Amino acid sequence: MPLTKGTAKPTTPAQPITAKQPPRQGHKDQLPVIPLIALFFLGSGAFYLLVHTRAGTGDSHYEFSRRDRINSYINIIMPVIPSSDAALPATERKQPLFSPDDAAKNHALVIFVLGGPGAGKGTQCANLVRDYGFRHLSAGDLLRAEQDRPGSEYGDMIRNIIREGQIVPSEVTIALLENAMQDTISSANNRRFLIDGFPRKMDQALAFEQRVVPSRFTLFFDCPEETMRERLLERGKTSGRADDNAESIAKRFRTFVETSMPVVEHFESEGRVVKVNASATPEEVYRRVQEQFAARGISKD
Ligand SMILES: Nc1ncnc2c1ncn2[C@@H]1O[C@H](COP(=O)(O)OP(=O)(O)OP(=O)(O)O)[C@@H](O)[C@H]1O
Ligand SMILES: O=c1ccn([C@@H]2O[C@H](COP(=O)(O)O)[C@@H](O)[C@H]2O)c(=O)[nH]1
Repeated sequence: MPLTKGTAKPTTPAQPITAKQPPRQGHKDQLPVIPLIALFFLGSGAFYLLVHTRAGTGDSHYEFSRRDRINSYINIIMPVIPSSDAALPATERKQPLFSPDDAAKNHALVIFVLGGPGAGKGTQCANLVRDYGFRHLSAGDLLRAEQDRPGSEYGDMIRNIIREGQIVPSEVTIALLENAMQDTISSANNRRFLIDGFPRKMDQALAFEQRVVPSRFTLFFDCPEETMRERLLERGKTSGRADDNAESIAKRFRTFVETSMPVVEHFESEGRVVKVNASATPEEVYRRVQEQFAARGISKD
C-alpha cells in the first residue's frame, strides 16, 4: 500500500493477537506512519532538487539512460570488472576487442592479406615482417598447428577440411587468431598484424570485424591460376603439405573463386582493397607493396 495521506489507514484486527496486547486505538496506530510520510516527501524533494540543479551541467549521472546508469553504477561499485567485455568468447561479445584507432589504448592495426593459393602471400608477409615490424599471423599455419596439437578436439576436423580445400568454421579460426593477437601484445607489445589467408568467407569477415577489430584494408595479391598452380606444385616437392598436390590444389582454387573472392569483392565495394599484381618476381611484387603502403601512411618502424 502506498504511504500517502489519503490512503494510509490504521488496521483494526477483528481479534486481539494475544491477551497481553493493549487494545489498539486509531490515533496511536497513525503515529509511526506520519514520520515515514514526512521522510518520504523530504527524500523525494531532495532527489528532485539534486536532479534539477545538476541537469544541463553535462556531468549529471541522472541524465543518462537507465542502462547507462546501471552500467556506470556497476563500474563504480565493482571496479574490478573490466569495462570492456574482453573476457567473453568472441561469439558473445557485443563490441570489438580492439580499436582500429591508433590513439586508443587498446588499439590494433590489422591488414588482411588475401589472394589465391600460391599467390605469394606468405613470401611477401615475410618481407613486411622484416622491414615493418608486423607480426605475421597465417590462419592456415595456426590451423595446422592446432590440428597437430596433442589433445586438440578439432584436430581431425581441421585435417579433413584442409585436405578437401574447404573452410574451417569461423569460430575456431577466429579464436586461434584472437589468442595469437593477445599473446603477441602481451609478450612483445606488438600491435601491428598481417592476417594472412583470412577471411576466406563472408561470415568470417563480418564476425572478425565486429568482434575482434575492423581491418585497416585488405592487401590482395592478384595472380593467374596457372601461375599459382605451377608455384604450388613446385612448393609441394618439399613443403610436406597435405594439400600441395594436384587434386587438393584444384579444390582449393574452386573454394577460392566461389567463397573467398566474394569477400574481396565486398571489401572492394567499400574501397578497402589494395590490389597488387603478384605475377612478377618476388622483388618486384614487394616493391609494389611498399609503394602502396607508403601511399597509405604505413611506415617502417
Ligand atoms: N613472385 C613470385 N614468383 C615466383 N615464385 C614465387 C613468388 N612468390 C612466391 N613464390 C613461390 O611460390 C610458392 C607459394 O608462395 P607462398 O607460399 O608465398 O604463397 P601463399 O599465397 O602464401 O600460398 P598459400 O595460400 O598456399 O599458403 C612458394 O614456393 C614461393 O617461394
Ligand atoms: O581462415 C582460414 C584459412 C585457412 N583455412 C584452411 O587452411 C588451408 C590452408 O590455408 P593456407 O592459407 O593456404 O595456408 C585452406 O585451404 C583451408 O582449408 C581455413 O579453413 N580457414
